Amino acid sequence: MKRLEEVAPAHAVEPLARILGLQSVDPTASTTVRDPAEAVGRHVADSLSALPLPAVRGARRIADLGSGAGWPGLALAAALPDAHVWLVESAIRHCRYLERAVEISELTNVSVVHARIEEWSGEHDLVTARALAALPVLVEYAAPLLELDGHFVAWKGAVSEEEAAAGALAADIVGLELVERVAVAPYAGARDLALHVFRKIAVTPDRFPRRAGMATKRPLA
Ligand SMILES: C[S@@+](CC[C@H](N)C(=O)[O-])C[C@H]1O[C@@H](n2cnc3c(N)ncnc32)[C@H](O)[C@@H]1O
Repeated sequence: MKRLEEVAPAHAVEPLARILGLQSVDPTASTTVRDPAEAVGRHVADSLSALPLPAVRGARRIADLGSGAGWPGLALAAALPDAHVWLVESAIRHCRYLERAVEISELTNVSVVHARIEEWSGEHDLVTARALAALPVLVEYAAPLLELDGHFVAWKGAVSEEEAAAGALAADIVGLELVERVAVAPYAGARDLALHVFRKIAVTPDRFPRRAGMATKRPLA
């Protein structure tokens, strides 16, 4: 297993170590991976596998959707001190945990947002999501929150051809296009993980975001 120092930039090590410490003892942390040594790979390295992407490294306003225990948003905030990260989470219990994690980390570039994604607004140059929903739902969530030319990165496990095709159709409807799919292997034994990178190429139609719940109830494709 890798150490934090091997997967995170030097300035991010201390804040991330504090967060991993909290996550290992706080029962409200929304994860099954509590052992800090294992979490280095499963959460931190996985989150930071996107850092080589220029759209991520250069981002300044990042919205992390469905943050749960805070991954990838907290790791990106620690690694990118010039960026501000909004952690958007609808479950109040998870938001309270996230607030504790932000406080203990002493990161000053993170805000916890207690809201449903579809009911929140803002213009970002990067939107991220991990373990949240199928691609057609994700692109519908992300598009209204992006400025033109902004990017959406989805951390995904294996994606069926059907989901990929539906994701491309939905992306077209909301003004996004798939730029690349980057296979990643952030920890030993990682399988079928990839970053799906979309760019906003057209204005998202006014009818988005749809009413809360519609994206999952009646997906665009
Ligand atoms: C499976 S967890 C993933 C958490 C984290 N991104 C990770 O990879 O560890 C998904 C989270 O998204 C939140 N969520 C689901 N739908 C949401 C919505 N429409 N708006 C805001 N949060 C949502 C859930 O409450 C949950 O905490």
